[in-house]
Amino acid sequence: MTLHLDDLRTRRLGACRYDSPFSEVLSTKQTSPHYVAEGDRVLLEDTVSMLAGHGLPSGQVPSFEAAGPRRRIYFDPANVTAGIVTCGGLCPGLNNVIRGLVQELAVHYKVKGILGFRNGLQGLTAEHRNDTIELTPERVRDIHNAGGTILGSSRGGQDADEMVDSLVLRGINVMFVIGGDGGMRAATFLSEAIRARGLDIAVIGVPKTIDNDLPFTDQSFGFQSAFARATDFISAVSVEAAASPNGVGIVKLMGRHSGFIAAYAALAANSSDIVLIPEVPFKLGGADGLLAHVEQRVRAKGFVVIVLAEGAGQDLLEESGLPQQNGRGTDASGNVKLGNIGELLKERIAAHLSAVGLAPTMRYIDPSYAVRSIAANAYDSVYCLRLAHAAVHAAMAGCTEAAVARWRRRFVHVPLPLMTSRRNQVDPDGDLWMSVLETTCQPAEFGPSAPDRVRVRSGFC
Ligand SMILES: Nc1ncnc2c1ncn2[C@@H]1O[C@H](COP(=O)(O)OP(=O)(O)OP(=O)(O)O)[C@@H](O)[C@H]1O
Ligand SMILES: O=P(O)(O)OC[C@H]1O[C@](O)(CO)[C@@H](O)[C@@H]1O
Ligand SMILES: [Mg+2]
Repeated sequence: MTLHLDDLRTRRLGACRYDSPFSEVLSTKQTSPHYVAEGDRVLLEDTVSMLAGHGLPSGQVPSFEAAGPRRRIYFDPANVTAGIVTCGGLCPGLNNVIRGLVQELAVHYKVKGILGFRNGLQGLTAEHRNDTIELTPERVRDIHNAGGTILGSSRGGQDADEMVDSLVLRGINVMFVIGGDGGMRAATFLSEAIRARGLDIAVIGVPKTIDNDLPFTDQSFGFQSAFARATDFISAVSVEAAASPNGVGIVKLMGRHSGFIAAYAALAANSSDIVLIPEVPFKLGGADGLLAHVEQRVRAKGFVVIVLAEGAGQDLLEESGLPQQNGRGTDASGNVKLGNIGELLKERIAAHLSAVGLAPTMRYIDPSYAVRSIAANAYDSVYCLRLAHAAVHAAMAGCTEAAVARWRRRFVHVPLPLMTSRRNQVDPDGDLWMSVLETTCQPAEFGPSAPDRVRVRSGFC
């Protein structure tokens, strides 16, 4: 998908008629390596060849609007009531974003009314629209020290017009939606319903997902905290496997369609022999299949450590026809329910090693929720706070139908529809996966190459 400059422009509710509380401090700021001045933009692409590929003058190449405070704003803060909602799966840092939004709104913009809607977007339905939490700096003072979200979250579909009715009835004119691809999709539909009714309500998305499966952001918040915690479990299972005869350590991590947590955690722990992710199919049998490689590692070093994303190998479950392990249907939001590839691998590896006289000691950990429910680490705490500041500045300036994100280290506004235009996944031909292959010494492919792929020499070791 080739993006043009106009594809990256965000909508404005109208002219900015009010001085912002930052107008004086901003009056002398210029763009620098560490600041983007108002009116300047952030390039979408960051290599000379990719920029040249557009064949356009520099002012016409695709670029994002920079996030940050504006000298003049659209809303009179005295007339603003803000709403906040968190939706989808938990992720470290949700409370940090809520806290940052409330602080920035109340302390700097002097916004008096901030409502937290409960348990995801169902909190905006007629049944729950009055069950809100009054959010103040005092109420959110320490929430960043806990995982999860004080507002609660949920899955499931809600009617956009019913949700807009709730915003109107509660007097909300600035709405922050903290969510993943589903939440961003919902924010897009909410914005479209608001626009269709000609309402003066700004909707700003704060992209969230432990899977890091959202595009147009360097990494989603909470991802670093999550893979750091996942590393602990890889280390634990490595200790267990190394201390056992023919030890087989398997850690299954979250990652429905994107294997970033598995890839980064494996690189961080640097003790894995095999990483399996949804983006790279693998075969179990055959001379160059996974089972043969597991056997080779156990024979070579006495144990093997495998890091597995939950969405890997789903095709094998179908092939195996194991009904008890095949995913069935979808969750309340329409996300596919995964089959348990971890259980299949455990069974097949144990059977294979036993059959070749290497009676295995199996050590299997699935720490998914123990990882997702933690508080944000220091890195993500800062990231969440800065995303929240950017979200408030955007909304108060009348920006709407946009998400705030960090792109190439700069905070930017991304048109909401782009946030769900594609899924961010590990590129099997990219540098991240190359690092994984270099670290694990696993072959680039397990089993016969897919017909559309050129077979590369097996691994880097
Ligand atoms: N296709 C859709 N159209 C409109 N709204 C949607 C859609 N999909 C999801 N939503 C809304 O977004 C909410 C969250 O979606 P979902 O449960 O898929 O989690 P998510 O936001 O993708 O987060 P995560 O991926 O981190 O779990 C849902 O409860 C629903 O209100
Ligand atoms: O929260 P639930 O319904 O258990 O869904 C778990 C899924 O949510 C995520 O945490 C985020 O999408 C996925 O990694 C995981 O597969
Ligand atoms: Mg999602």
